[in-house]
Amino acid sequence: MAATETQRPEHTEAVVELSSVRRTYYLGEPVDALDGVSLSLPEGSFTAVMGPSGSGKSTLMNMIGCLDTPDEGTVTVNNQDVGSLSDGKRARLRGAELGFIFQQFNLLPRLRAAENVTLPMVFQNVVDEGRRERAEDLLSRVGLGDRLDHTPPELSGGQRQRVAIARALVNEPSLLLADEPTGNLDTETGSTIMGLFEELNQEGRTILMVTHERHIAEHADRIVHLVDGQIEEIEELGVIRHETHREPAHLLACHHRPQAPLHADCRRSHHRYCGGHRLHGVGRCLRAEHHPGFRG
Ligand SMILES: Nc1ncnc2c1ncn2[C@@H]1O[C@H](COP(=O)(O)OP(=O)(O)OP(=O)(O)O)[C@@H](O)[C@H]1O
Repeated sequence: MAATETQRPEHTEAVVELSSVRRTYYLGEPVDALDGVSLSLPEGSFTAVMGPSGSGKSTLMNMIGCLDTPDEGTVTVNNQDVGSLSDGKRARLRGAELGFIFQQFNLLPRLRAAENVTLPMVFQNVVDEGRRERAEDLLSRVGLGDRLDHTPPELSGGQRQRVAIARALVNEPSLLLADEPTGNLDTETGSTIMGLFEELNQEGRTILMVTHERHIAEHADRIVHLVDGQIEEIEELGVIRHETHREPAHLLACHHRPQAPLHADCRRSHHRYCGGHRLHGVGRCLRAEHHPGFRG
């Protein structure tokens, strides 16, 4: 029996909704790659998907990424029923609302970083004027302001993934879809990239990420565990993020000094960060300097 999703705050808009989605492949014995999956991705959420090989992760990503349609059930992206759209409209929805980040980066090797970033704007027919500035802004945003004219072979793996992230952001998508974004990176570079994902999520961006690595998945708010095409469990990681979860400041005070007033930075930014420093668990701030007098 597939687990149903836990209750989310009512007035959080869902960017994506899957309702009883089934996708069956008929190659020899029929295989239900997705077997009655219902899942909602609320605006501003950061969801990781884990599961053994063959559990349906790629099929789920393809479904949410508007590259495939369900045999049964519905998928809506920004309230548009993906299954009822023509191929052209689906492609336009994909280009406008979704930003993709891949394990292999998928950059064009002969194009400079800035040109790679502007490519989705070209496909969306955005006029030339302002494209370069937008690419420069985004590349600066991901820490590559000094690598605008480098081609992918002239960049490190982590830098290539940053270019890919900038490219994914260029059309201001409603959802970032990342498929094993750290799979080709060493542990340290992978952590840096996850730090960037957290920052983007803190800014309010909705992220869905497939990963095989537990420590990478733990950067999300919750982990969807897929087994045999079904959601076995949705593991909430206890990160407070939505305005709707806002509680009186004293309840969110530093874990180590529950009675202490909260640092001003802890009271904003969806309560997820204490001034740039990530809150651990339910509103725990481990940054001692934000809580004078605290001895850890
Ligand atoms: N195009 C296809 N034709 C036939 N069967 C398919 C097709 N794509 C996927 N499947 C089957 O659907 C099931 C789910 O596959 P999927 O690729 O979604 O799993 P996954 O969790 O992404 O696996 P992995 O971690 O190995 O990439 C598998 O049994 C797979 O063999």
